[in-house]
Order: sequence, then C-alpha cells, then structure tokens
Amino acid sequence: MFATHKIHKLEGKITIPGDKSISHRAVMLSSISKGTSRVSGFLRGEDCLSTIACFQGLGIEIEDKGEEIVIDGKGLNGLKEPENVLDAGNSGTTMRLLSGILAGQEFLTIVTGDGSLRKRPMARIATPLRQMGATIEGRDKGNLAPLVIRGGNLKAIDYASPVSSAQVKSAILLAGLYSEGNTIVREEIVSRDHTENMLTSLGANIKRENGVVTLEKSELFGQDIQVPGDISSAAFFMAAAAAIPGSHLIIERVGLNPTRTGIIDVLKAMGADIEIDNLFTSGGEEIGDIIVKGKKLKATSLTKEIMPRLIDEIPVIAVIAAVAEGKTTITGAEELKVKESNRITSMVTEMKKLGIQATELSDGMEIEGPNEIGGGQIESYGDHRIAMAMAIAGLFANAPVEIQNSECIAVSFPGFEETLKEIAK
Ligand SMILES: O=C(O)C1=C[C@@H](OP(=O)(O)O)[C@@H](O)[C@H](O)C1
Ligand SMILES: C=C(OP(=O)(O)O)C(=O)O
Repeated sequence: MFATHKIHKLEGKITIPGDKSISHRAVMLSSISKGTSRVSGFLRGEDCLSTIACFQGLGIEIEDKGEEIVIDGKGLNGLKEPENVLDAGNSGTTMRLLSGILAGQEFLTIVTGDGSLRKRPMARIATPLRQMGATIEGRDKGNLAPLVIRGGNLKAIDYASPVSSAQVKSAILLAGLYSEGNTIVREEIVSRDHTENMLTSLGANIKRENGVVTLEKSELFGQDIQVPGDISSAAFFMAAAAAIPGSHLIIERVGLNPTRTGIIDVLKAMGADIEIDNLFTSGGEEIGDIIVKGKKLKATSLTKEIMPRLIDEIPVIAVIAAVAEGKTTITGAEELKVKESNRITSMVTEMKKLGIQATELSDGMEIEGPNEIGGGQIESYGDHRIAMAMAIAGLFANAPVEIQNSECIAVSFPGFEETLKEIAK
C-alpha cells in the first residue's frame, strides 16, 4: 500500500523508465533477427520481463548486462518448441504480438497469463491469424487464454482491422514475416507504429501510406536498439505538473513518436505550458525533453479520433480534468473496457470515492470540475494505470489518498513512488 498527499508543486529534472511498447518489440524482433542485438534503456517492468521469459522459453539466449540487454537472435526459424506453458503475466502486448510470431511456427505452444489477461479478448488476433493459416484454440472458441497455437504454412492476408489496435496490427505483421505474398493491414485511425518503425530499421520490406501497411515476407538483421523513456509513464508527472501552478518539471529523453503524443496535445488544449527541447531520432523514433510549467487548466473534450494516440493516458487525463475548470467529456473510448481492468468503471468508481463529480458513459466518462478532492482508500483493481492515476489524484487532495494493491505499478513503472518523492515539493 502507498499513500500520496497534497503538495505545493512538482519540480526537478528526471528521466523515466524505458518505453514499454518499444521494449517488448525490441526483445521479440531481435529474437527472430539474425545476429546479436544490444538494447539500451530497456524497461525492466514486469510486462517486459514476461516477454523476455517467453522468448527464453522458446530457446533464445537473452542476457541482462545492466547497461544493456543482449539478445542472440536466431533468425525467423530459430525458435524451439517450448517445454512448458509460456506465461505472458499481465501483458496484453506480450500475448497478442507473441501469438503473431507463433502463427509462423510449425510447433505447438500454449500461452497463458494472469487472472486479468485471461479475461481479455483474443479473438481480435485469433481471427486474422486463423485466416492466415494458423490453428488457435482457447476457451470461448479461442477468444480467451490459455491459447494453444500451432502455426506454419501461412499465406498473406489483406485485413481491414475492425479496431484501431497496435497489438492487432502488429500480430498480423509479425505473422506476415512468415507469409507468402504481401500482408496488408488497414486501420481507420492509425495506432502506434513502433512495430513498423522497428521492422524498417531491422531490414524488412515494409511500406506505409494513409493507414495502410504493406509487408513482404522479409528476413530481419539484429541491431543496437535505443529505447526512449515511456511517454505513457511520463504522462502521470507531466499532467500533474501542468495542473499545479508553480511547477517546473523537465523530463529527459522521452519517446515522442507522433502516434503517442496525444497527451501533449490534450494538455495544451487544456491550456498547459509544455515545450519540447533536444529533439532527435533513433531507430525511426523521435526522442526529446519535455518541459512543463504549471498553470490552472480548463476542461476539454476528447473523441474517438484521438483515442489511439492516448488510450493509456485516459486515467490520468480524467484526474487532471477533475481539477480543471468546466466539464470534460471523453467519448469513443470503449477500448478502455478491455484493458487490465474496465478503466471507465474503475476510474469513475474510485474518483467518486474522493468526492469527484464523474459520470460513467457507455463509451467514456464526464467529469465536472473543478472539484475539492478528498482523501480515502482507493482500489487499484490490480491495474497499474489506475493505481498511478489515483496516486496523482492524491497530490490535489485535502487528506491522504491510500492506494491498495499498489504493487501492480511495477508492471510498467518500477520506481514511480521514488521518482514522485524526488520531485514533489
Ligand atoms: O502495442 C502496444 O504496445 C500497445 C497497444 C495498446 O493496446 P491496443 O493495441 O489494444 O490498443 C496499448 O493500450 C498498450 O498499452 C500497448
Ligand atoms: C493496456 C496496457 O498494456 P497491455 O495491453 O500490454 O497489457 C497498458 O500498459 O496500459
């Protein structure tokens, strides 16, 4: 359990642990590349450690050398049938992207996860991967893990994804590496494109145009990969600093891929003072420093179009909306219902416990601000983003906010509590 309380401001210069999406992909793609890859800035969060364990289970040597993770890639067909069930833990990204790679393997693999992951929908990847030729079984006709996968002999598909999900797009593209012909994925709203960026830098033949990604069967070659700080983790402190007048926070070397920067756009629309400095590009990923100065913020409206660019940041945006002037409306966010918890219900329920005027909608929520936030005991539902968002709510509360089951924060942001202590004044 951990508790937060009212502060005067957030101040200092910090770095944030590595990007979770890029860390997963670095391990997965390096494992099926030829040659050695060295990954610096890797996120040692539980989700990414699950990915490492899964690839070790598939026979890949992965060594943590402190400064970097060294992966001895065996090429597209170098994975071995695992002796045991693979465990993706709490990580949707691990299970869905790994399934794409397993669809290309002739051997049998069983993948499971924790209680939360075993409730999350897998038909979204099982359907296209079956169309490509993989055999996938699971509870609820293959919708629920454990998943039993036997792949091989894939053929390329042209798939219009019914949901803007980088996990779905990536699963298909990874299977596409093993498929004869051009694999095409179409998305109505473009989801995060880290898989496309990394495939490009590891040598794949891949094209992107107006929401359409086309991949030819390609071999990959190992490389050094630099993982930037995770903007989804930075978001908690960025949002809090933006909303507390007098704050001055610098977050160095954060990933600023345009498919991920919706949080900056939204905070700016709320009136925030945010600047970017020292911008550079590595492995196709933009990286830079974020400078935030605190001000009173005003309400905003978020709709479907921006969701893929900030989906994991909605919990903290909801908290900041609670102290902003006016009514914030969030719609088109149904995907929040199938994350580690139902994040619409979790956030509205827990914010109400602190006296925040929040209303659940079928596809989002409304928050009427500004609120006088009270203290209390908060349930995290074992969901790291709920735990951290509600810890941020405590920074505005007139009595301590205690987060139950806060250990789940280590899924994506080990060191969250220590970093908060360092910058809270
Ligand atoms: O591809 C990824 O790394 C992720 C994609 C998003 O999920 P969806 O693909 O389900 O939208 C996001 O919520 C998750 O935290 C990480
Ligand atoms: C939804 C998330 O991750 P995943 O889908 O990989 O479990 C998240 O980190 O907020």
